[in-house]
Amino acid sequence: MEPNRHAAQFAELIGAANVLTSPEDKAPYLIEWRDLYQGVTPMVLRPGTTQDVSAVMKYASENGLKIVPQGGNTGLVGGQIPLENGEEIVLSLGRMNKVRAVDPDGFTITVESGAILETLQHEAEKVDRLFPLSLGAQGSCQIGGNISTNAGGTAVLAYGNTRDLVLGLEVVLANGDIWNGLRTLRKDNTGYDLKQLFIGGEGTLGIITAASLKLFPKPKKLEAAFVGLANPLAALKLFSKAKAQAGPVLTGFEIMPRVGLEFCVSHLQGARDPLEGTHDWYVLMELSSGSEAFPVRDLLESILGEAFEAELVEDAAFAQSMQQVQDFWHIRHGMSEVQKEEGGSIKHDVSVPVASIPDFLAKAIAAVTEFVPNCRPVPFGHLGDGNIHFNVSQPIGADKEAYLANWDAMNEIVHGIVHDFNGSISAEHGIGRLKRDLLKGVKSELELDLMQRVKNAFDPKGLLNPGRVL
Ligand SMILES: O=C(O)CC[C@@H](O)C(=O)O
Ligand SMILES: [Zn+2]
Repeated sequence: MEPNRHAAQFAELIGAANVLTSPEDKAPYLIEWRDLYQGVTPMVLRPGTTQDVSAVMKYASENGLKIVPQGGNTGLVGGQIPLENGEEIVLSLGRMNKVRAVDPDGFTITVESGAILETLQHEAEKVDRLFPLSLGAQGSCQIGGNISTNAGGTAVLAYGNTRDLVLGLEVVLANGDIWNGLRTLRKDNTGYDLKQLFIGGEGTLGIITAASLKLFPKPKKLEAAFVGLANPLAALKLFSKAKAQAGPVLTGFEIMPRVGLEFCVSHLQGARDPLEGTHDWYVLMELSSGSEAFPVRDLLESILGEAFEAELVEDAAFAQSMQQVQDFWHIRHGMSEVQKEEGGSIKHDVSVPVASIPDFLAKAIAAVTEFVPNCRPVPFGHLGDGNIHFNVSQPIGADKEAYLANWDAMNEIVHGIVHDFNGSISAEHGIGRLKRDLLKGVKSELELDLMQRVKNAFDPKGLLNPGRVL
């Protein structure tokens, strides 16, 4: 590669100020927030329009340059970080953050891909609507990244994954062509649904530059409880009862172990234990309705009252204000980042059928504890979706590097158990660089071949996020 020549050409195309080449300017785009990857790149490009992205890709394609699209750089599988060989150019979508259209009557919004998720949530609120996608990184992640990784989060239970929220996409292809698929139709049964390939495509098939998304009624009543329980089986029984009685009004159901709550209380600003006594497990349960008239609080109290009678629940704190609802969610959303404060953490983003969660947890906790005595399992997350973040913190006082050397072997143990339950080794974070080698073990040859053929059709020169996913 001749970086200086290419940088000068890109400067002609998108403006010199949008071609970052100094180490200080590039640094934020090269660090992965969990410290798993440190990338190297000759330059970071910051296009401001779809035409800019198209011009960049046309030039890249003609010159065989590899491009790594990046949103808010909050991804959890390293897909957004360039390789250490310095041969990949980062294309950051952050400047493309305009809201193009809001249609409250049709319940849609169209935004550019660099829009921050939280901004999108606020734009929906302004017109008395809800954009439901919700996750810990919402203050910095970008919607293009959310779509490219088909992000999950804490609202999947009621509203589905990101895939379910997308109506249309605008995508720049590997050769610079612009595909305008920005439709807002609820029904469009005209052949292959191409947008589905880019959703969760992790930037390997095209660069998403804008999206039309679904909006929902804004909840008028919202209640939450922080519940203490003895074990995951009690949590499952509570989930099943709540889902049966509340149906779509059940909008959150997250499980956390005591050790995770303790990490939050120690390291997360503003977090305090909502309950007086201690419990081995906790559930954050949320009910909400778009109707003023729906007795949400009564329903929550009745579900938990009955669960208490049935000895499923040991104690519960009901949020008394919206601030308290947010305080409960602050604990849950902070649970990922606080694990960094406790030394090394080996991650597994897995799913199993919902009803298998208690058995899965029992087996996986026993197995990792046998493998690394005194390790601290912190399994938490989206019980209602069958998705557990089976993260395992190092033993207190252990050497971090030595502990992290167990990563692959521990993955193999946990993923083996996931396999026995017919689960998935990547429930919501994607494949990226982290799980690329594992994909071969969980997909059939036919599936891998079909995926490779799709990749070849969209990106014949292999320039878009190469080595991610496949
Ligand atoms: O830390 C993790 O592994 C999970 C991050 C995120 O998906 C969450 O649910 O908080
Ligand atoms: Zn999650």
